[in-house]
Amino acid sequence: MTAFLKLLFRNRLAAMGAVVLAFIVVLALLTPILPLTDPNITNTADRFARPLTEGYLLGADHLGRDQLSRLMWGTRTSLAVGAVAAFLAAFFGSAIGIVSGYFGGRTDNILMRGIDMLMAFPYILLALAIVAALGTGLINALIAVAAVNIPFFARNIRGITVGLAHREFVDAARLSGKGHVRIILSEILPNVLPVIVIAMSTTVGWMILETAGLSFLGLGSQPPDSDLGSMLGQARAAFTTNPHTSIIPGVMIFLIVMSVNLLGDGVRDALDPRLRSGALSRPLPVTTVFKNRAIPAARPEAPLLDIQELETQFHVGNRVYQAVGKVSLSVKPGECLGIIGESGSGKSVTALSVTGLVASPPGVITGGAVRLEGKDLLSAGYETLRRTRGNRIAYIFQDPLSTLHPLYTVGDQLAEAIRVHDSRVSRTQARARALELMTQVRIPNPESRLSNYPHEMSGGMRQRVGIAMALANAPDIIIADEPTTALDVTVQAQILSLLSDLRRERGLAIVFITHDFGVVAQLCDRVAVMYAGRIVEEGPTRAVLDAPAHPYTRRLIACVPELGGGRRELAAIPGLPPMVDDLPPGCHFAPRCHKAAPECKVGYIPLEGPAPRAVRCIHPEEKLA
Ligand SMILES: Nc1ncnc2c1ncn2[C@@H]1O[C@H](COP(=O)(O)OP(=O)(O)OP(=O)(O)O)[C@@H](O)[C@H]1O
Repeated sequence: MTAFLKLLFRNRLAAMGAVVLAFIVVLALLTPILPLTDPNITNTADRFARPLTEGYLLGADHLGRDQLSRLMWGTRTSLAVGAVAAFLAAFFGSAIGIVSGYFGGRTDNILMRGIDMLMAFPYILLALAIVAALGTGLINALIAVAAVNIPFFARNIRGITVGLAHREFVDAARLSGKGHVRIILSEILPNVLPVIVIAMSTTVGWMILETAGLSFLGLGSQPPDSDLGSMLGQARAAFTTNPHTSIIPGVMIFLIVMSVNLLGDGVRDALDPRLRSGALSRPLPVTTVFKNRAIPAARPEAPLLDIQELETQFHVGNRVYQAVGKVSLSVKPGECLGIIGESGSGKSVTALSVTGLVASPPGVITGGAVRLEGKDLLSAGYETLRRTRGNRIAYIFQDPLSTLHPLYTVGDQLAEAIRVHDSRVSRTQARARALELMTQVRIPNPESRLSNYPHEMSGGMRQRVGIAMALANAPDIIIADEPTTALDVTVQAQILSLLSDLRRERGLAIVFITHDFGVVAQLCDRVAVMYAGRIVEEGPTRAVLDAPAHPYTRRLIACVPELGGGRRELAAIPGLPPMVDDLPPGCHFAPRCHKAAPECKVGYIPLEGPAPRAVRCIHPEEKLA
């Protein structure tokens, strides 16, 4: 709750809205005990008394009634009606939306066509028709306003429920024997509740305005009672001669609606974790790079890809997440470098930083250099990076279903990947090349598969399309981020051998990110082990696997079950990796390490050792000769 309030009040406009609204609500609540005159006592001698005249702080209306008192009572009524109408609309609209989206089929059809019919009328006409049918009066105006807003909630909530109704956790609840009502209450409702609250907070303002509109037309509150709308309506005739009678309720309506809307927007932003972290804000085309960062000098031998002391952070509010801390890696043509480490160790962020693909905000590259054949990509402009992405450095991601566009055929997507980097290639040529690529990645019946949509292919096939797309422009380097994690072992083996062949045939350099030591052993020449954003050990694959020097590497290897190795206890690593916004000094692994000594927990421990091996440890498991 405190975190929510902190976030809410960081938004200055929302804070302003909250203060103004709180002030108005407190005044409205205190109205019955404030020393105000009766709002309905008329005094024709004081008709249209000006504000600040004796006994009338805000003047009097056309019947000589005290404007201040009427304003306070009217505000109280308008606020109550707006809030109740919003609650009713949210309750009935959300119930219709949930039932419709959850059951689907005929239920959905009947309910939604009913909602469509409601939406087909201009809302004010519909409200007028409802009031005409029920009779004038504040309660009937409230019912009319709530009714015309039901479709807004029903449509919104139905859309979200449709997306949830077939998710695995709902299926799991069904399998566990829960009935529909329990599933709706325990699985669906908690997921849609934040959206209902957000929609309500942004619609209360409309409801107040709409009720005021009906009262203004004489259909809402009836004399002698009044709300802000009826005060405005009664003052209409005297607008030019005695404007204060209209301006005062008008300003109050403006203040209430503005403050409710500003607060509603703030609540929405603070409740949505994606908005909070910046994940929904539109990322820049290139990760922000600190201009005054430390840029290490280029190495004389200039490998194909040279990452030097790369530092990438996420700036979320006041917190700084150090996802990648001074990582240095290099790859030669035709070489395969494996990056291995626990989940969250910074492997993907390192890979995405290479071509500025880390979402910014909140990502920022704060240090280091990434050189492709000696030229620093981090200092390059957007055009250079755009030409490099997919053309010289290509990516294969873990889940091709989320990286392939669901509405285009794979053939079109492959052709697009080719033509985006070379507009001279005609459509027919691009299609022929797409066919060639599909054959190369060994997709059966490549010709007919070209016109498949991603959902029509199996996971392994989609992954091959991902590889074909990465190969489309004959890149020099492929960065493969756990491309085989979601695949079964036979498909995994096929894909690994495919990558291996491509490496041999084309001299392709591969950076292979994985959790799997088996994959590393099969494919990689060298391996770098990452922990909490740093490389803790690196060296030729065989040497590292045979004699791991860092206690973390050793324990990571010990976690891997061995086929045919007999029954043995799998040694899980105790504890959890540290939070990257609160990294311990010294060795980040020390709190989980059985060899940790006091000197491991202070200062900076360098990555060192006789090339090509290196380890970041004061007490390594193996002395590197
Ligand atoms: N938008 C973000 N805001 C804050 N922290 C983030 C964000 N994106 C990533 N991180 C943090 O950066 C760190 C590195 O994440 P990264 O995705 O590189 O891990 P990984 O090693 O690739 O993990 P996995 O194997 O699960 O893919 C993690 O601690 C993660 O929580």
